Amino acid sequence: MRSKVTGAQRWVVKIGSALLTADGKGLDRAAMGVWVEQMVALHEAGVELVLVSSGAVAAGMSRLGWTVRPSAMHELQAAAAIGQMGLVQAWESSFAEHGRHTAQILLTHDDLSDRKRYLNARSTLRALVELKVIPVINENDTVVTDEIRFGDNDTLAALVANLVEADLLVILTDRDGMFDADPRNNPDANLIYEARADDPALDAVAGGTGGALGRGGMQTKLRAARLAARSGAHTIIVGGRIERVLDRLKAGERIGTLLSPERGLLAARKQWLAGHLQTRGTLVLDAGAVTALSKGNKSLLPVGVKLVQGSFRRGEMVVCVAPDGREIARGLANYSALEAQKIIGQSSEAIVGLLGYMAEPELVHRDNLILV
Ligand SMILES: Nc1ncnc2c1ncn2[C@@H]1O[C@H](COP(=O)(O)OP(=O)(O)O)[C@@H](O)[C@H]1O
Ligand SMILES: N[C@@H](CCC(=O)OP(=O)(O)O)C(=O)O
Repeated sequence: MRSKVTGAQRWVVKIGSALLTADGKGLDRAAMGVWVEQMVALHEAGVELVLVSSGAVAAGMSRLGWTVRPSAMHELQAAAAIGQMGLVQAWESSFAEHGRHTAQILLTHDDLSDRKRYLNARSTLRALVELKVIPVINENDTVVTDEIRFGDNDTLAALVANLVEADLLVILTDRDGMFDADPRNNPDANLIYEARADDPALDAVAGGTGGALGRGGMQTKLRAARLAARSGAHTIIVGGRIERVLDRLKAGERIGTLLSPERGLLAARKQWLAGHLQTRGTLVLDAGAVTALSKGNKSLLPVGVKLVQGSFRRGEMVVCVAPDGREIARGLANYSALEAQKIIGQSSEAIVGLLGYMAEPELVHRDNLILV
């Protein structure tokens, strides 16, 4: 039983080109339908889902009748632009059969290293997840060259897992998981069931690049698992053609390769928070709140805040200072600056009356607080 998998609340599911296109013969709509059914079941069970789908180049190639992946960048980009239409159309119609809406998001790695774009992408994705819509993400291949050349959506999926603070990254691929040698050339290779993502021994086994359609191979999947581990996510690399693969993962069955982060979700998440977000405002605490945070490891309640400065939205990072201006902690605000202004000094029970709704009783939850 894999409790880290069965208990995961937020999943990023990444599906590679080789799988989606039935090895180059256009989009495999039947297979897509089967994954969609399972994703809908996960959704119904309360799992929050983000889908990262490759396959634009491969789908475009098949629409154009090309059998060999082009090497010219502009041809690859054109194929991706053509194929992306069919790709999102296929996901949309398949999810719609189950009454689920989808949303297209095209991202580049650069978008996620630019602070402002990172925050925008994050809040859009959060809003979509809250609306119970399934975001379907791919690279924005028109404006990048390196990513499309290396065909590496594994890294993108890991960055997305960081972005949405996923508990689990599921990489569906054309093999049953990561083997101790490339199964293409080693028929006796054994499946690795569990490992730590940072285990250096994995570098040797993940050698080799991918197939004719996808390009990344196991190396990029291992790198993705290490990247996802930075924000505390577990990664599963598993065969997308395994019958009812997602259902079985959810049920805790030991299929695929589980790569675990070196630290727990909370510790990793806090480090991630500390390093990656700009602060947008300041909360001036009263003496009682300072003690509750720094000595009691408590959440910050609105009642302990005297003043709100700056302009921040829900989910953005704020600095918490003592009455004398000394920084005590940083954390993600559950309310915007405007909302916070209305609820400070009040008990959490008063929030509904003051705002008309309550997101959370805390202004900053302790899981999202880093003490300085
Ligand atoms: N140790 C390994 N275990 C499993 N597969 C491996 C390994 N090393 C290399 N590979 C190759 O990686 C391929 C999957 O990568 P890729 O073609 O990029 O797939 P995707 O399109 O799903 O991202 C497999 O078909 C396999 O041949
Ligand atoms: N973004 C492009 C390339 C992505 C790609 O090849 O990734 P993958 O198959 O996951 O290794 C596409 O959708 O075709």
